[in-house]
Order: sequence, then structure tokens, then C-alpha cells
Amino acid sequence: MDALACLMTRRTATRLVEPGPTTEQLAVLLSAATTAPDHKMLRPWRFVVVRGDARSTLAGAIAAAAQAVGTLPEPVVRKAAGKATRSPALIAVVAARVESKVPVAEQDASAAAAAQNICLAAHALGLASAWKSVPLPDSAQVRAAFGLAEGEELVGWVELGTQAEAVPLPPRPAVPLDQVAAELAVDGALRPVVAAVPDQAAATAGAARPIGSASPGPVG
Ligand SMILES: Cc1cc2nc3c(=O)[nH]c(=O)nc-3n(C[C@H](O)[C@H](O)[C@H](O)COP(=O)(O)O)c2cc1C
Repeated sequence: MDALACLMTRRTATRLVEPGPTTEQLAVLLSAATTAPDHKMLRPWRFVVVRGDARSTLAGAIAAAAQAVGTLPEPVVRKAAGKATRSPALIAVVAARVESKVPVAEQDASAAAAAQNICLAAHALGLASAWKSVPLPDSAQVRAAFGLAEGEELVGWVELGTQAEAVPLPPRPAVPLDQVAAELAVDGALRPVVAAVPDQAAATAGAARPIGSASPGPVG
């Protein structure tokens, strides 16, 4: 798959099942993450892989955090904890801000780019991924599970595995470019760039093979 096809056909998995990434594939994903654009090469990110039985350890930390809230019904606690085990593996992306003239927003943008790199690299490897919010990310229990230092924040985690054939992906409508993009003209006006990229709708609505699946066919 060429780079543009990889970008245009990546989708967020609806349900992730085995097989998950191998250790070698995880190394590729983490290496791809470290190539994120990074102002002044601060490396304002780090990553925590969770897989196998360690997912239950993480689930325990989330459950403890949810119980500590004191007001959450048991099904809500269980649902939050279950997020740790719903995929074969996950990579948590930590915004590891450093003292610098580079604004924190730029450092966090680099961490977000690292997360996207993981999603794209997974797609290139034939894996499926889903970038998700971390449950109770500010709780002491979840912060401790990921070894967060003061000032560090969770950007999210990227769940990894194989897209379940039984749970189809929803279509992703093409975004009309005139709603989100403009071009600054010499006279200072902002004008539409182009109406649409000709193949965008086909590329994003699922004309490519399903993510994390060897079989060709529509995904929408
Ligand atoms: C920072 C961040 C957090 C997200 N958290 C969640 C989440 O907790 N649950 C969810 O269903 N989607 C979440 N998403 C959205 C999905 O990752 C995905 O982008 C969205 O469902 C669109 O699907 P697509 O990637 O196939 O276009 C999050 C996205 C970002 C960027």
C-alpha cells in the first residue's frame, strides 16, 4: 500500500480481536511513533505497551479508580475496567512535556502526531487500530499504572489487533473541503481551494480492503 492510500483508508476499528501485534510489529509501531514531527527534538512523548495478562492488571487499576469515585454504579465500573481488555494489545501515548521555549501545546501536538503514526503504521502492517480516550485518566490509580510523573498527561491509547469481520465499519462520509479549507488570495480574501479531491469519497468510504483483514471488499 502506498503512503497516500494508507492515510486515506485508515479507519478506526469497531471491534478488535486476535491476532494482535507481534513483538516485532510493536517495535515497528513504536519506531514509527518516534518519527513524529517534534519541534527542537524534545521527544515530548513516551509510550506504554499493555498486552496479555497485563491488561487485567490495568483493568484492576481502572476499576479501583472508578470505585474510588464513590458514586459510580457497578456496571459503570465494570464497563470502564473492561476497556483495558477489549483489544489484544494497546499502546498508551503519554505527553511527556519538558521545560522548553516550545509551548506545551506544540509538545502535545507532537504526542498526538505520534499516536496517529501508530495508527497509520498499524494499518500499513495490516493491523487494525482504534485511538481511544483513557478511562479516568486523571485518577491516581490510572496515572500510577502508566507511571505518569507530574506534568505528564495521557493523550489516549491506541488499541491494536484485527478488525472483527462480524462488526462492520460505519461509512466515513467525505468532508467537503470548502467547509474546512480556504486559500489566502493576494487581495487578502479567503477563497475556496478546490471543491473536492476526486477520489476522496471512494477512498474514505471503504473502497479499500477492510482494515486488518486480508480479504478485499467494502467496509462500509
Ligand atoms: C484524542 C482522541 C480520543 C478519542 N477517543 C475516543 C473514544 O474514547 N471512543 C471512541 O469511540 N472514539 C474516540 N476517538 C475517535 C476515534 O479514534 C476515531 O477517530 C473516530 O471514531 C473516527 O473514525 P475514523 O478514524 O475511522 O474516521 C478519539 C479520537 C481522538 C483523536
